[in-house]
Amino acid sequence: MERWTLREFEAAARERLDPAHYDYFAGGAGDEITVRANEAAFARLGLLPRVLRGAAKLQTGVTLLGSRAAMPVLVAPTAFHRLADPEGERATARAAAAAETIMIVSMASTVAVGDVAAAAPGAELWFQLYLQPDESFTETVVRRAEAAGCRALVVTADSPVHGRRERDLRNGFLDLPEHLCCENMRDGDRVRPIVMSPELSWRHLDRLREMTSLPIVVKGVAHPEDARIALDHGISAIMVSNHGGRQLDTVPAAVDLLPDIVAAVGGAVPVLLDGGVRRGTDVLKALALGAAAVAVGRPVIWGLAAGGERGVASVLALLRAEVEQALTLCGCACLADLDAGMVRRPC
Ligand SMILES: Cc1cc2nc3c(=O)[nH]c(=O)nc-3n(C[C@H](O)[C@H](O)[C@H](O)COP(=O)(O)O)c2cc1C
Ligand SMILES: CC(C)CC(=O)C(=O)O
Repeated sequence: MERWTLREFEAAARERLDPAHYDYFAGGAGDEITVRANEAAFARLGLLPRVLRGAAKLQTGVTLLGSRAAMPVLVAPTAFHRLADPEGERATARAAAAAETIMIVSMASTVAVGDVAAAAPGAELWFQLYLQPDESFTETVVRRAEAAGCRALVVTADSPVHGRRERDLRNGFLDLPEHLCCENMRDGDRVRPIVMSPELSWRHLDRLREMTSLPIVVKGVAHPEDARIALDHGISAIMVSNHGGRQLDTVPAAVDLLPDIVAAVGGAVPVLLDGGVRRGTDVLKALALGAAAVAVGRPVIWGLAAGGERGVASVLALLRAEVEQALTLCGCACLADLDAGMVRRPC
């Protein structure tokens, strides 16, 4: 069946997935106020198109930290892809490579990052990291990501503890089924749990900076002051994110956080955003407000569950086609033609 919108992919995924797994992917923390806000905030913003600008030749490519993407839509790091498809992250990476975009491999992937890279030659991979209180194990994981050819590390900073995911509590979904595990966490003949620790601080990030020459992106920045502090710690990019509403509930929508963070960063490093991006027009709004690119989390999972590698490829192709069409309708030839004056905030 042909699917015309991301919503149709979600409906197909929901039909195929174990209901507890669907809830894990779809759900968020607490009352899921932030989950809903992320999408609703995009819907509330309007786009003001420009006309008759002779913008014939479209250009949607971006270069981020030395990695090239054919469109400003990246694959956000999401855990447990083998719950959605037996090929899991291998399938996602192949589809990202075919779409010529960057996949941020989760530390909680169910295929080891080296195997993901091997399955998708030519894929541009970044690696998402939860800094571990045991820094020698953090280093082990960093070396795995480097050896796999990942071109940046994305440190998730919004998770000093796990969010309160009430769907998971109700469903008793607390761990992966026995045949799956977080493959990057192997340590000899055991698999370590991913530790979330409130003790982590910028000092840990400084030590990561000394550990690797890869560019470091801080993911999960919501407060402009933290964006400023990140710059003092030699960060290469900032990712505005509320973790898709899965950590602290009632954090404002990601796109509503964006302008203040862009202002705080003042162009020093690229600002990325994820949370609630479901349409090409959402991508344009984020870029017009100063994001260098966006990332999508759940839409990729819906594609994977609905149709494996082909499903993810279709989701990414759909987003690219929507970006191109919306850009043309906005009278823009390239992403740099977008500016904040083209976004109408609600009165
Ligand atoms: C099922 C699921 C698993 C996730 N796993 C991770 C993860 O392992 N690491 C991480 O930094 N963020 C994780 N995230 C958050 C995403 O990277 C991203 O911030 C969020 O999904 C963006 O919102 P969206 O789903 O509305 O696009 C996860 C999100 C979902 C939905
Ligand atoms: C394994 C989890 C920590 C992955 C995650 O970040 C999430 O489910 O949002």
